Amino acid sequence: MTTISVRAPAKINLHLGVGPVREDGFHPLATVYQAIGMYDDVSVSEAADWSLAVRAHERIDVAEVPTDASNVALRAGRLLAAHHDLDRAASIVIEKAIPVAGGLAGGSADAAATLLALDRLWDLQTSDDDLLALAAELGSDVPFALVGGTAVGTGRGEVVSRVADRGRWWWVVVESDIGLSTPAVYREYDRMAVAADPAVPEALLAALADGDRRALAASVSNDLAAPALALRPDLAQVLAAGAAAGALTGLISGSGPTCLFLCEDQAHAAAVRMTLAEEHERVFAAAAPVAGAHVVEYA
Ligand SMILES: C[C@@](CO)(OP(=O)(O)O)[C@H](O)COP(=O)(O)OP(=O)(O)OC[C@H]1O[C@@H](n2ccc(N)nc2=O)[C@H](O)[C@@H]1O
Ligand SMILES: Nc1ncnc2c1ncn2[C@@H]1O[C@H](COP(=O)(O)OP(=O)(O)O)[C@@H](O)[C@H]1O
Repeated sequence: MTTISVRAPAKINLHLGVGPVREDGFHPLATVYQAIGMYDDVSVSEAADWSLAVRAHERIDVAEVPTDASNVALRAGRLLAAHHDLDRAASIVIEKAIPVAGGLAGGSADAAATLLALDRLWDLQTSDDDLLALAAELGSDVPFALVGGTAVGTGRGEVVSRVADRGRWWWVVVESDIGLSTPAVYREYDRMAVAADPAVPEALLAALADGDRRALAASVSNDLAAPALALRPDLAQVLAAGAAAGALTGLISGSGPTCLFLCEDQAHAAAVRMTLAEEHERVFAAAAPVAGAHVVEYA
């Protein structure tokens, strides 16, 4: 029996500009995604019926991940089969290291990984355009998980185009014990903010193209930070601790609650991580940008 394993990365938003809510309930975005070195692995193999198992890293509560038809990896598998008019099923195993409801798009990573893994398992040769369109049906962040690297996202976040990024960035990632619901954060944003048309700042794109850490630190921003902080005031202390530990800047990841700290280099990230680990349990250093979903094993 053939098993194919695909690895897909977590994402962060270096800029997250959010416009006024659309009629379909989604918000127009101008965002800059970056894929960071934290991954879920998805393995698929032939089976008569669909099945899903989740194995999680010890710091992740497996019970938070649905294993019924609502799991976005299963939705991805069924969508790909339907797209090709196939009456086929597969067994899917997710090895989770990306925290659940962390603002790091772990579910989207699983969906992207499943699309790619099943495309290879079934030798479907789905075009890139079709894979991206299927990914967009599954969730706004899923196309980026296929593309990886650093990219601008527009529309509701599903329209992605790569941008020049000459940096080797190091982030310290502080996870939270409890997740935050993305729709709840968007609702709080609607309540709090008078949104304008979002745009990606030129200064941020220039900082990425130049690989300039100080310039990047000065140009990151997140419109969902205020609503995330309103729902989780404790995150202000995490951001303050990162600043005190000497990070170049601190940022909430997407809709939160994960906090991110930009560092000078790997050694600086290790030092900032050590300091933050004195007070916080789940602190990691991650390099960026990294590749989108990619095959790691045929067995
Ligand atoms: C906020 C962001 C920033 O990248 O990521 P996370 O922090 O959740 O990882 C994304 O916009 C999350 O994208 P994703 O988690 O794929 O969202 P979807 O499944 O498409 O939508 C879930 C819900 O989020 C809200 N939503 C999502 C995207 C968008 N542009 N506007 C929205 O209002 C809607 O309430 C929607 O029903
Ligand atoms: N494969 C999956 N992994 C994680 N969560 C999933 C998955 N499939 C569905 N979900 C649901 O999606 C919600 C948000 O998932 P996740 O992608 O981890 O967070 P975020 O949107 O904050 O980046 C979870 O709380 C869970 O209920």
